[in-house]
Amino acid sequence: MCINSPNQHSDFQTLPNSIISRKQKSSIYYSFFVLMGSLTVAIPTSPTDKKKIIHGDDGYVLEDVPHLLDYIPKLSNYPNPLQSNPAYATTKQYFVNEDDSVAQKIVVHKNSPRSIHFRRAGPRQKVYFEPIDVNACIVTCGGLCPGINTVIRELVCGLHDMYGVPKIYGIQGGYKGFYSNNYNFLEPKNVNDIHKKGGTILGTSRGGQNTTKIVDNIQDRGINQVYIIGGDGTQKGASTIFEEIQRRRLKVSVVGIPKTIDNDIMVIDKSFGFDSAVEEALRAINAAHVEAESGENGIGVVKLMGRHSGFIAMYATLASRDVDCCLIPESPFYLEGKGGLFEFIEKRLKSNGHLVLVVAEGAGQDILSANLESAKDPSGNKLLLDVGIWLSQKINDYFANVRKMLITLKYIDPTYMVRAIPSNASDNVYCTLLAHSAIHGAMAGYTGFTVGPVNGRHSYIPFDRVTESRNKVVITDRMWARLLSSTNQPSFLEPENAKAGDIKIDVF
Ligand SMILES: Nc1ncnc2c1ncn2[C@@H]1O[C@H](COP(=O)(O)OP(=O)(O)OP(=O)(O)O)[C@@H](O)[C@H]1O
Ligand SMILES: O=P(O)(O)OC[C@H]1O[C@](O)(CO)[C@@H](O)[C@@H]1O
Ligand SMILES: [Mg+2]
Repeated sequence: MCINSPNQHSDFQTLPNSIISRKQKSSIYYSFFVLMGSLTVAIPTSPTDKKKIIHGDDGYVLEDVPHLLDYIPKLSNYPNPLQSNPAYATTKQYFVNEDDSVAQKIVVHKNSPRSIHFRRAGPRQKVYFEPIDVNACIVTCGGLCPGINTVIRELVCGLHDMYGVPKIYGIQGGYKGFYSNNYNFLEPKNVNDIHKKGGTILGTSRGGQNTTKIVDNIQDRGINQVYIIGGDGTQKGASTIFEEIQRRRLKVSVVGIPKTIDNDIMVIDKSFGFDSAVEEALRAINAAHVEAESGENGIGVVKLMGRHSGFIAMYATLASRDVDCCLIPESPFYLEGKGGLFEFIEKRLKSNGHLVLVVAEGAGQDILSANLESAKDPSGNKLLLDVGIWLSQKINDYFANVRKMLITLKYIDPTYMVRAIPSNASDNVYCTLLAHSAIHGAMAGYTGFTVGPVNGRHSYIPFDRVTESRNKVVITDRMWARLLSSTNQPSFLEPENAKAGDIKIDVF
């Protein structure tokens, strides 16, 4: 198969002139045309068609990421300095093959069509930046997550030690730091120990994303590599920054590094810090279990993060085995009547004497905030009402007033504790790989991408792929079925006998 990627830039020089000039003229928007009979490359034609698709033989499709050459055709390249780096020089095949790509779906059927592929991350033989000319900057946005400092550390040390980049700046306080704060100079010696601390040494914020002012600042300061660590909102912001940079035809690589405690970013296997957060959540669940076991009709309620996606709650429940019921935003529930939560709690108290309930912060918001106008945070995210307090109150009221039954309920809210800790060992290694993959991509001239593992292989993923929707727990998948079988909780999917007004079923 001939996979003639636009990233094998020398191949473009062998194409007929007419094709080269078409590519160069339409450098910002993409159009389809066929190369060498076996390969179709999609390059930009309109602002709404941003995809860069490469078709190969046998249904092969690569959803590629932009490259600086797409809009700056005459760029010099240089041998990758890793070739003479003592640590890497002896490694056989340290550089990835230009054609390497990663399939999005690895479970296939005999006759199913092939899935799309993403460009494999890793160092290339050629780079499009002289290390001495690189002016890199790092910014962190959105909520905290275990491992942000590790990513910052590895970006600084990786740029410095692998590529010899001398100028790396930290933007203070999120996106608005580009135009409202000074840049901090970062070097390996001042980030050496930061991976042992939670939070972000750069500070973070929500809101304040003014693309024009950010790009003006990037341009004025001569920044040419921008590393942006943040969640779904941040990646959308990174995408608009990239578009503006591309419109101005600046030689600046924009790289997104996905950070989300909620694990709500699409395509990637799992977000960094997630495992650390689940481990910390288990400590709260253990405490709730101890309290519940010791009280009369003891109930432990634990609220965990998860605005739209209940992954932390689901994995903590599965890991603990002490949880009797897990409520997540993706699975609507109701309180009263047959098949409702109260009935289940009473049965479990009668059979076991105690019960542990885990609730993700976004669960039940439809019941809580019905008819209420929701406030928003500075980024435009809906502010949630406290489902943990509400649920605890409802349970207490029901057993005291309706069932006249004594219960002992303890409510534990460890939400910020699970995200403020340093990352664990495996997350640290994951953060290191993410940072290195990001650096290799930027040095190789790629831009406008998010980096992350797809089926275990680090890949370069176009921004729109990770921002077009949210990763959510699929309650018709086997993982949720495993959870239901471990807790034996109701599925809350048969609401016909429940009290009217307490039910809202979403269609998935
Ligand atoms: N659609 C958007 N376009 C441009 N910028 C955005 C967009 N959505 C959010 N941002 C900006 O991205 C930054 C972070 O967004 P947000 O507060 O939603 O956190 P996040 O990156 O999604 O992280 P978290 O995992 O904590 O939700 C903010 O500065 C916000 O203004
Ligand atoms: O209080 P903050 O910092 O806005 O963060 C709260 C939100 O951040 C997240 O951790 C990530 O989006 C959510 O789970 C949570 O609702
Ligand atoms: Mg978000």
